[in-house]
Formats: sequence, C-alpha cells, structure tokens
Amino acid sequence: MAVFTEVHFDEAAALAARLGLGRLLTLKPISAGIENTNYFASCERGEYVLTVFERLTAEQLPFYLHLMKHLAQRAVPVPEPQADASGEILHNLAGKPAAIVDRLRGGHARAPDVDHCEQVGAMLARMHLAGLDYPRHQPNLRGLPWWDETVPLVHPFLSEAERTLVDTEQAYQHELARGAAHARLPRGPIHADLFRDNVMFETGADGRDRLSGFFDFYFAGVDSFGFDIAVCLNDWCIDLATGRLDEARAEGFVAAYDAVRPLSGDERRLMPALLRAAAFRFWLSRLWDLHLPRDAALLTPHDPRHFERVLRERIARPWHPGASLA
Ligand SMILES: Nc1ncnc2c1ncn2[C@@H]1O[C@H](COP(=O)(O)OP(=O)(O)OP(=O)(O)O)[C@@H](O)[C@H]1O
Ligand SMILES: N[C@@H](CCO)C(=O)O
Repeated sequence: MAVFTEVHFDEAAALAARLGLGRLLTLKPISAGIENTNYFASCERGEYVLTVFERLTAEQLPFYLHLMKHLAQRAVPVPEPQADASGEILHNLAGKPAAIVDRLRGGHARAPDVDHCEQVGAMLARMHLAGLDYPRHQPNLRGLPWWDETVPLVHPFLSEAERTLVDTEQAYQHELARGAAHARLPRGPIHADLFRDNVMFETGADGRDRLSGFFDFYFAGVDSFGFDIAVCLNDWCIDLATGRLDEARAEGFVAAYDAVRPLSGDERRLMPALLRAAAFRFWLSRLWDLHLPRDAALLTPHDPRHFERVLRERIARPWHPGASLA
C-alpha cells in the first residue's frame, strides 16, 4: 500500500472544513499508486481524493493543480482541485504539500478494446488543444535531462545486456533530440503518464464504457504531443505479455486523436522514435524505483522488465500510424 505519510483523521477533517466540503465522514487510504499518498475522503458535500505529495515541491505543484483547473474549466473531464476562501488550491498536511480534488466516478479499463482506445485518443487530443493557452510553464521533469541523471544511478544494478541497451538508447535519444524534425514537433502541456490506471470509465445502462476522466497529472509538463501519444500507445494498445503493439487498437487510437487534432508529418514520421522514448522513460523510472526505493509503509514497485521488453519490441518492429492500413 502506498501510504508514505499517515494523515490523521482530525487533520484531514480540519482541511475539509476549511475548504467548505462539510464534515469529513470517512478517510480511507488508497492502496494503488507509487508516487504519492492518497486517501478517499468522503465528506458531507461529496466524494474527494486527498493527496499528500511526496516528491513534488510547493514550487512545482501550482503548475499541475492550475493545469487541472484550467482543463476542468474547458470541459476536459479531470478532477478539479478544491480552493479555500482565499482561492488557494495548494494546502499543507503533516508538514507536506497537499491537495483535495474531486473523485472521478467509474473504474479502470484493465483490458481496453478499440472503443476504449478511440475514446482516450480523442480526449487526449481535446486535452492538448485545451492546454494550448495555459500560461504556466514547467518542462517534463522526466525528460532527457532526468534520463541523463538517472542512467548513472541505475547502471551498477544492471546486467551487461541491460547496460548495453540503456547506453545505446540514451545515445539514440540524444541524436533524435538534436534533429530539426524533433524541434518542429507541436508542443504544450502533456499528461506524460496517461496509463490505463490514470483514466476512468463509467459503464452506461447500454453496457458501453464511457470515458469519465483523466487524473494523476503529477508528471505533466510541457513537451511534445507526440511523446504523450507514444506513452499512451505503449500502455493502451499493447499485448501486456509480450509488449507488442496491437495494430487495431493503435490505429483506432491515432485515428480518433487525428480527427480532433490532425497529426503533423513530423509526428507521424517520428512516431517509432517517440515510442522508443516513451518505453525508455518508464523502463528507467521503474529501474530507479526498484533499485533506489524510498521508504513506504508497503510498496510494490512496477516491474522494469516489462518496459525493457516494450523497448526491444519498438526497436525490432518500428510502427508508423497508418502503415498497417495502407
Ligand atoms: N481523482 C480521483 N478520482 C477517483 N479515483 C482516484 C482519483 N485519484 C486517485 N484515484 C484512485 O487512487 C489510485 C491511486 O492514485 P494515483 O494513480 O494518482 O497514485 P499515485 O501514487 O499518485 O501515482 P502513480 O499512478 O503515478 O503511481 C488510482 O488508481 C485511483 O483508483
Ligand atoms: N505509470 C508509471 C507509474 C508511475 O507513474 C509506470 O507504470 O511505471
């Protein structure tokens, strides 16, 4: 269970009251997630999620919280941060930064089909467009400079084959980042971690799942939209056992995205390299979490070998959107 910081009921109740959410009825730790401490907070006025931020600082957090507010105000379904009487949305609990946001309804699509992928693709494009006039700036903090810092930290724990792959991919990604096509990629605020467990779907009376929201924006940053698409393709549109892209889901995702925000030629051409970048990013962070863990009451790190497999797959079988339809 990822509770790094124990929050006392009375402390949470005082915050809920200050935010005008009424009496706190129940406070339940959330076991999923590996980044922050999360609780479901049931209040007289509704259902919320209380997050205590473990790594992000009070300087970094306004970017994420105001981005969520910005998107919510533009009808992108994301949890809206709750403000106190002075309009402040960043709070303090147990000496750490904290926020209370709306709880989204629904559950995760653990085995997504083409329809789920199309809905996520279309909403991702809407989110990218809605973020274009977001005035705050923060880079993707898990981008190339972070990869460069992290590679030497995980190196001692790697086998020779893993080390070779890490080094080759790091060099390849540097070369990519130096290119003119990469510099031309459309950019803006991206989610950067929009996995299956960061999207909610509600099942309607007709049995169809409808997207009810994106959440967990705490890796968001300004980066290329193509990278965000690649992160999604690598999670939503793959066979989890082998890491292989499922072309029907991947094509459905990209076509639905493209219908809302048409992809540029560079985005299409660079997609194989962006898919590699997205696989590399999560392989590295999982290696880092596994070998250099923080204290937690109980924490199950994600398996890094999954993204090593995904990366090897993307290198062996480059995929361009539209190629399988031609
Ligand atoms: N706003 C929300 N509405 C509904 N459920 C939420 C919300 N925020 C978090 N949850 C639930 O809590 C779980 C853990 O949250 P989250 O994924 O944000 O964890 P984390 O540790 O902050 O991040 P990560 O996924 O990066 O490890 C989610 O899988 C989801 O079930
Ligand atoms: N989505 C990440 C978890 C941290 O955001 C992963 O699966 O490695």
